[in-house]
Amino acid sequence: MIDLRLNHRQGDFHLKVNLSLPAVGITGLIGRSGSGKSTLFSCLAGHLKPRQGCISLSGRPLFNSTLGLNVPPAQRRIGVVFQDGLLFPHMSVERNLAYGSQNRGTVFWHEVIEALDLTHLLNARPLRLSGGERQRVAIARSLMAEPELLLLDEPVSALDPALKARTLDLIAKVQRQTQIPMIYISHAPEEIRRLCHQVVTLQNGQVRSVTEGEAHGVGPTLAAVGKVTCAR
Ligand SMILES: Nc1ncnc2c1ncn2[C@@H]1O[C@H](COP(=O)(O)OP(=O)(O)OP(=O)(O)O)[C@@H](O)[C@H]1O
Repeated sequence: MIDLRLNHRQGDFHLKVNLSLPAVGITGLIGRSGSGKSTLFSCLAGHLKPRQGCISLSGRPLFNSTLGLNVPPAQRRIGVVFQDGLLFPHMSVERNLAYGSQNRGTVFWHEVIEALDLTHLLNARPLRLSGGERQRVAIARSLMAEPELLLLDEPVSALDPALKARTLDLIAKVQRQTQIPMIYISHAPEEIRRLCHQVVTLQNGQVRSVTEGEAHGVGPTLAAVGKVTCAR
């Protein structure tokens, strides 16, 4: 489970979230601009310290304000991919993937490369890749660290519709292949409902709803792994 009990204020904005989600499949995190998606994301990744609350991942405490616990981002085993997945421009795709990874040549390595359709790009330099290809490499690179959770912050928002659809299909494929749970942030609900097993909607810093996505039933069901709860 991904357990989040957060109480955080920044300026006039108040994030107040009490949420337990199964750490399986892809969870969409949607909401209008300013609803608090990036703030929640940053708290989970460890880039932002909430004023109050606790966060745990599969029972492993990451943050607890009462105990003064705040696990640094690098030790959270949470991968992060942003809109402009940054790569090392002077290294080939293969060297980008291998950077900091213990997986080179393993079954997992080949599975990720195959699922994200990167085999023919391994010798290329990032500068000659399309936006969609660069994002796929950035996702693959994060997955090579075998995180317990991968956070994706609008990774396809800069792509044209056809490339967006293809990239989303490949994200779904690599998630099924690796079984690494993902949280996918978007302000465009139509973009991700098809992709997601469950969708959390934020409104003014609070959880408005938790619903099943269209991928629900394709992978493990929510009922099989525990009930989704949210308190407002
Ligand atoms: N450092 C900060 N200090 C004060 N207020 C902030 C700070 N960072 C963000 N905010 C405010 O917190 C609120 C939530 O911002 P956040 O970036 O989490 O929203 P979001 O849902 O990710 O929006 P978007 O879809 O536009 O990225 C906004 O009202 C924003 O102006």
